[in-house]
Amino acid sequence: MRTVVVGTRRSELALTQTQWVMDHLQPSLPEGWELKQERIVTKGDQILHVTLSKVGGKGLFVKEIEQALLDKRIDLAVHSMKDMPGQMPTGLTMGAVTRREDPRDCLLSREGLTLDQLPAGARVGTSSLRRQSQILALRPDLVVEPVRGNLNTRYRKLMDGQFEAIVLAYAGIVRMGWEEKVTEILEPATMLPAVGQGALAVQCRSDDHDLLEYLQVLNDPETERSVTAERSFLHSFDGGCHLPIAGYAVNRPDGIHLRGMVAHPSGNPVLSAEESGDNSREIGKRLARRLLDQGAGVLLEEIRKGIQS
Ligand SMILES: NCc1[nH]cc(CCC(=O)O)c1CC(=O)O
Repeated sequence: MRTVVVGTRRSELALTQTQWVMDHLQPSLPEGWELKQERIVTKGDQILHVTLSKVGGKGLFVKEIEQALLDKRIDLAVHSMKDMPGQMPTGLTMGAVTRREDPRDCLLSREGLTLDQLPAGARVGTSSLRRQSQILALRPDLVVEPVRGNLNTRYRKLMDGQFEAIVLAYAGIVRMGWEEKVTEILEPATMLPAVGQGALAVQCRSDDHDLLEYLQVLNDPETERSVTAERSFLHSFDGGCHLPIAGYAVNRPDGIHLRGMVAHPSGNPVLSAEESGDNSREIGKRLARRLLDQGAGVLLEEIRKGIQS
């Protein structure tokens, strides 16, 4: 007999993701085990008036949930992979990486326009330097403005007229059932996705062997290989998560193919390269080295100074 407490943030997206994991785990749990949901309000959910990168970045959402796991207030947590910091605290582990949902980004425009069709000067809401740099590389005449808050809040701000368009992860849209709100799906060739985008990380304590065994049903080895390559690439640069860095890997019969990008927030320059092979971690590191050879290190140093000031 055991009650497994599943911690989740209370945003609609977080609740949907957590419910998906619970629904897929339930049938393979042994007799007498049950899952119980516990909602947690993180600091990142409360502080909405400042730029996220100034208060500790996306890691903020994850940290408090991790503390709850370490304190045994919860036993299991579900995170968007792209919000996961490179290092996990001692005592915690990623028990499963779920099969990746559509990794692409998409555009939601109030007037139903595509990125090409937006008029000069149109305001596009995104707080992601990765999205900003790629939008401006294509359309330097657009105005990118920050937008915070969960998906519902961002969509309301678009409809209120604060922006002509916003860019979101299509995976989140699918999980919310919002497909009909999307004006354009952006292909990786024009908008390379964030590292881990579309996958979920299922986290628990490293010594919870019984639970770890049952979590295996959720693990998708192909997604795990891709995401491992992408994360190895990202974490080869320090403080990667708030920087304009993108990475996207696909599994092909001849191995893993990883494409990476490092850009200036202005959209110029945009550096990109590809690597392929069989060892996810090695591919990630090789790709980072390639981009450093193209000048990514100097570019990122300039950007870090800009963020701090
Ligand atoms: N940065 C917030 C965030 N973290 C995960 C998703 C949803 C998509 C995913 O699982 O990658 C989103 C929203 C977005 O970027 O539009």
